[in-house]
Amino acid sequence: IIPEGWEKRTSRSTGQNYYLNIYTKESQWDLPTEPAKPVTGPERVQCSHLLVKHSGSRRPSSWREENITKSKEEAMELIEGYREQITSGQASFAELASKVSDCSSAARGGDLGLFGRGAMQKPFEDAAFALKVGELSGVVTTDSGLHIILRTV
Ligand SMILES: N=C(N)NCCC[C@H](NC(=O)[C@@H]1CCC/C1=C\[C@H](COP(=O)(O)O)NC(=O)[C@@H](N)Cc1ccccc1)C(N)=O
Repeated sequence: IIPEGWEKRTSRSTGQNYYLNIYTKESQWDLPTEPAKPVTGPERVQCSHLLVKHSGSRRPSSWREENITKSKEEAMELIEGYREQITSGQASFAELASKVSDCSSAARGGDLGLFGRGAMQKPFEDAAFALKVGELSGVVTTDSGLHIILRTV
């Protein structure tokens, strides 16, 4: 029998059976001998973020722009371009966030400091706590606008 917390899968390429840890998503060929434990993830994380607000943001104003009128679609185009600049190495996260982020944390390169669950809006929290240290999120939507999140600690 398969211990608790593991699922039997079949490899698409080889047709061989393997076992998936439903908590860590790690997989292994051999039948597991121990049950898999639910992982709760880190208590607190430290992240930097780059926020692009739009006309539908809960507060369409920032240090950069008194009255933000761009559409959500335009904001999406912009933030995808910023993410590309970072992943291609053209700009550093902190440098770009300090220039273009619509959050007051821009003054600190986007750094939000350490936070636990319950501090940030849920979509932001879920994305942040799913990141590994050093990992950059995709575009995350909250009532504030569109974010890309870098987990630093
Ligand atoms: N460290 C905390 N606990 N500070 C309170 C966070 C409140 C939280 N904020 C959010 O979830 C989003 C994601 C990150 C930033 C943010 C929103 C806004 C910008 O959006 P807007 O509110 O105009 O819609 N920036 C902030 O809040 C800033 N004080 C974040 C910050 C800035 C400098 C230093 C530390 C933290 C919420 N529950 O609304």
